[in-house]
Amino acid sequence: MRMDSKDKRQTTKNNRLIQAMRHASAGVWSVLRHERNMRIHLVLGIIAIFLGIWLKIRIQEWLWIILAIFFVMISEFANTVAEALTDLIVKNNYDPIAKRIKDVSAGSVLMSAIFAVIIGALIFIPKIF
Ligand SMILES: Nc1ncnc2c1ncn2[C@@H]1O[C@H](COP(=O)(O)OP(=O)(O)OP(=O)(O)O)[C@@H](O)[C@H]1O
Repeated sequence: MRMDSKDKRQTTKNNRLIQAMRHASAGVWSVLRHERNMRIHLVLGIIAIFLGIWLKIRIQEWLWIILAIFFVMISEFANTVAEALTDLIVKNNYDPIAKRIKDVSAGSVLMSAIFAVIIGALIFIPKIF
């Protein structure tokens, strides 16, 4: 069944690229609005960009910083998906598998944040001191 792009209860494929982009942007906005950790990652990412501009880092260094910023954010998106799917399945019931899914997913965000801290330290610390 075809649905109008303005239909809020659409469950069919996006017919046009602009429609797909609109839904994807709504997804990004929803994570930014509802996930406190994502806002923290965003603020830290913006600080890293300002530091990079201030310390005049080289293009190779920018590539690592940008990779680290996107890596952390994409991990947070994946974590949000895992949490939402888990909640959709188990609702509010305690389930040891749900716990494992959420803990492992949060662990992937932690690993990506550690990666970002290492990259930031390797690039910024020698330039600051
Ligand atoms: N349905 C459940 N069954 C068992 N354990 C759960 C369940 N829901 C959450 N938990 C446990 O509670 C912890 C916190 O759950 P929550 O859904 O708030 O994740 P969070 O990582 O704190 O979320 P956010 O990323 O939004 O801060 C999970 O890491 C998990 O250990």
